[in-house]
Amino acid sequence: MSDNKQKIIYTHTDEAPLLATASLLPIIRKFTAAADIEVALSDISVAARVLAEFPEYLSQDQQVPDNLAELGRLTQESSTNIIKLPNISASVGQLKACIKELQQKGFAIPNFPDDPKTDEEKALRNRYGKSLGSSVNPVLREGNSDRRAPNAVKNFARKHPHSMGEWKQWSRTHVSHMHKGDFYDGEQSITLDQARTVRMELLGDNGNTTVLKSELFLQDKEVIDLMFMSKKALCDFYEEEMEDCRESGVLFSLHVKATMMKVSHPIVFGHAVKIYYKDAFEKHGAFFDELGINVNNGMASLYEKIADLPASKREEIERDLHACQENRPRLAMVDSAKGITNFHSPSDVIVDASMPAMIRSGGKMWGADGKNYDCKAVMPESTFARIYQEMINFCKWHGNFDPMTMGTVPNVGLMAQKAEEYGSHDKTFESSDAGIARVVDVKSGEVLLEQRVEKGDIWRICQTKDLPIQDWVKLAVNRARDAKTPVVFWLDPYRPHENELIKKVRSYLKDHDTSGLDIQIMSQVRAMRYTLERVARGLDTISATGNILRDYLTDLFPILELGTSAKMLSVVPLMKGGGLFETGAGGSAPKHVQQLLEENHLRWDSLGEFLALAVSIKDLGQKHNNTKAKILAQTLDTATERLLDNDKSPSRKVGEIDNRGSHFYLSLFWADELAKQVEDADLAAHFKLLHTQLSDNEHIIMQELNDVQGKSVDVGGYFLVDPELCSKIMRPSGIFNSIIDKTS
Ligand SMILES: NC(=O)C1=CN([C@@H]2O[C@H](COP(=O)(O)OP(=O)(O)OC[C@H]3O[C@@H](n4cnc5c(N)ncnc54)[C@H](OP(=O)(O)O)[C@@H]3O)[C@@H](O)[C@H]2O)C=CC1
Ligand SMILES: O=C(O)CCC(=O)C(=O)O
Ligand SMILES: [Mg+2]
Repeated sequence: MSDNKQKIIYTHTDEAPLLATASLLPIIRKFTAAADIEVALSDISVAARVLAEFPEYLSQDQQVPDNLAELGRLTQESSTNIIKLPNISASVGQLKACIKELQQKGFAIPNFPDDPKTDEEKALRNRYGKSLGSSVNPVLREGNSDRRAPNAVKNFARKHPHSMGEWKQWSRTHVSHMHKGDFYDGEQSITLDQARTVRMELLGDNGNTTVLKSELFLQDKEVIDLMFMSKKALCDFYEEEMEDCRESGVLFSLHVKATMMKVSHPIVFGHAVKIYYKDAFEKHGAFFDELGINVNNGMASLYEKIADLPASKREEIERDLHACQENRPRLAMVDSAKGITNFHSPSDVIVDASMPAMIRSGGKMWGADGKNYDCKAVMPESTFARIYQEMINFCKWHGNFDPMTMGTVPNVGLMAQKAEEYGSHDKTFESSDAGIARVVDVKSGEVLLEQRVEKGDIWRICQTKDLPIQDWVKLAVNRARDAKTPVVFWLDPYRPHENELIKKVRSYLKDHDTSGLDIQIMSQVRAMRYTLERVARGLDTISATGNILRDYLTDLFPILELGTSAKMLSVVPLMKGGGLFETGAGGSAPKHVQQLLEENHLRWDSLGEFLALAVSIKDLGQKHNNTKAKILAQTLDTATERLLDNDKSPSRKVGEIDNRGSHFYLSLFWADELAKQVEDADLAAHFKLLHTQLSDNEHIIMQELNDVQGKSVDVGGYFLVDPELCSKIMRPSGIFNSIIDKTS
């Protein structure tokens, strides 16, 4: 932002957070206007991103700007202040559903090419690829991550503990991962001695050299890793684990992160499906190829493609698929009532949230009969899977954690500038031939890294730039001092990449005053054990981790401690001085949308938005020395605490307070706190009036908000909602609206 206006950019995203925004944003604007802060809305929903990609297919009035690119640019400016709500990281199925909805609404965008063959189709597939998977967060995350449960939230959870399942010592639930042939097994890592331009190529055994990336610019002191996953080892692993699972009778469940690992994990997922239904794929594989079926997108896409076949052919295929199930283990279900299994879609079971949910419930997942069973949690890649087994071991021995007494585990995560695996998808390839995969210096021809791969193996390079590592170490030291809490860097010296990081962490720690601080480096399994021993004794420990463990741990501990990661404070201090304030650490809760549409009750808790808003306003207050903003931020935090103490968070049940009611109480308490403060008399007078109006009408407003519940509603779309309909549904109290919308 070149002008000096005090501005917050609030993101318009998808699903439940989008619905909540329709109710919350007018309230936020009412309050921030009093401190001369403008709150601009930036639409980065999956629908808006798709439309921004295809202007030439749209009429002028249908075209939309590329807001994500603009926000990405703004992350480089020190005055930037963005509140980022969770957004859909779309699977192929979700993207196709979004395209279909937009086409039905008169946007003449092209169909998604399932099986691109011509150059034109491939170019189209690449353009749509930009909206696939996790494509928003990596653009905005130009800083490292600081996620924690604020004291008020932690105290609330201690007073009002959520339910926890019971862990039995004889539980048969366990984690299975590969022991050889996975990314961990053969990883190589180096720190660059100078800036270099490299290419990635495959030297085929057949004599052909395929250049897969002709120019990749690497910085001095950057860490790069080369690793591969053997298709054969993966398929053998699945075969063994499925057989073990069938014999032992526990549920088979696969936990991947196909959204963020958007190239490798759909392939890893697809192999599991093909091994499970091996006989059917042997018999019908060629026909499936003809139909353009790609089970990397889940069984949902297979069923969709065979739906139009003549009944006899379709039934034959269905019979063959069912016959496979007879000889395979029972699958964990996503929705047992609708018969949706773990193999339905690769983005239905997302490891960061799915493993904690399973551990919270005592190691159980749903079977097809709607009952809970022990399970085999399959996470093929061993690198990080072992932390979950360590936690399971702990729970089996000690029982599940007690939210009333357990300590907290905040995280400082290395994620800036697409660090590590989560930034690797444009450098990940499924090998077309056997040969040598290598990274070569373009200028000198020097081979920096090389690995032998076979056809079908997945190979990739990951990058971690040096400045983000320095910033991460600084953030960890600052957090240790501010929170007076020990920090553990979860780094494994036996893993080449992490060994490079250990050298840097040791060196950069010397740049800071660490006197009196407890900072240790431990391998992941030891770090988990150490942290859990402390958690169980009510002690807090900051985890400083790489990007994947950041993702895993910031769902794992919050889900156990608070019941959901939506209640986390999630700050990304941007390296160029701006602030990105994420709301919570969780997703966009599609099930909540379903409940709203069926019952007009939105159980989405905007606590993450409240917490992010307070730090965002505080940041503006400090940067612009805006006293009113500082008061707004302080009072918002107190109002949020009151909201928790007075039990005004959304209930899950129709007819009770929902998201909209909790927004009313936030404004009531916030106005009250502003009216009561004595630092700024103008603000106090202004908000005294608002508070009186709100409190005088509390009963009738809550009545109006609750009366609309219980009936189905329509917001005019899923990916592209009708803003007027949405606003009407999310702001159903005429009196509340007139108080909020009054300009004064
Ligand atoms: N930062 C981001 O942008 C992120 C985006 N995602 C995206 O979100 C989508 C869904 O992700 P998934 O991991 O399946 O599920 P979610 O994290 O959206 O939700 C899992 C469950 O957590 C509970 N929950 C989450 N947020 C809230 C909240 N604010 N208030 C109350 N309860 C909450 C809900 O439980 P219950 O249903 O029992 O109420 C929900 O069903 C995907 O498209 C995914 O890619 C995921 C993670 C982060
Ligand atoms: O970007 C995404 O798809 C998910 C992000 C996420 O899960 C996280 O940052 O915790
Ligand atoms: Mg996550």
